[in-house]
Amino acid sequence: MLSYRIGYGEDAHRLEIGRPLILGGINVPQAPRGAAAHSDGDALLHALADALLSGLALGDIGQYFPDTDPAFQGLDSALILQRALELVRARGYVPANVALVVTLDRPKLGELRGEIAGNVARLLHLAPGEVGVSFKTSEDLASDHVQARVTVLLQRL
Ligand SMILES: Nc1ccn([C@@H]2O[C@H](COP(=O)(O)O)[C@@H](O)[C@H]2O)c(=O)n1
Ligand SMILES: C[C@@]1(CO)OP(=O)(O)OP(=O)(O)OC[C@H]1O
Repeated sequence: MLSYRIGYGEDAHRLEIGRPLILGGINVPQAPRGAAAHSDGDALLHALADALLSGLALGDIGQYFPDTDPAFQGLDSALILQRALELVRARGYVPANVALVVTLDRPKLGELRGEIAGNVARLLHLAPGEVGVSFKTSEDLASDHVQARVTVLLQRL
């Protein structure tokens, strides 16, 4: 019998001059500010990892990667995602499709849509058509941080 679970995750990071802006594992060129964070600050991969975990009630990434642990300073968020995916797979589930939303006023991200979707698909072992990527501005209501929201459908193997 087919069995499905829905997961949802979100994340936000303050934007600071002198930090890189990384979204979905892709470095955003010409970003005037990047994410202040303990790790590499990839809000999109953090929201995605939390979405995977939430679908099976496995907690959130802060439990597995506490921001008080110096070992995780500058951590590549792809490793966080990989760990979340392993936990999901260990329970017999895989992602079927994901929907990703990034809210950021500047810079425009449209030209990076394919690259971000392709990298997320690669990290999740999904076909590119299973990864939807949307960008939104906050209409200048929240210009000092980057936000990400993700839903995922998990399918039992
Ligand atoms: N950082 C961003 C934010 C938005 N876009 C694209 O702009 C269009 C309008 O966005 P609104 O939030 O004003 O509705 C939409 O097509 C977004 O994809 C972007 O490229 N980069
Ligand atoms: C990833 C971790 C750990 O390095 O830190 P941050 O990069 O600050 O990210 P956040 O999304 O605030 O929380 C998860 C943390 O535990």
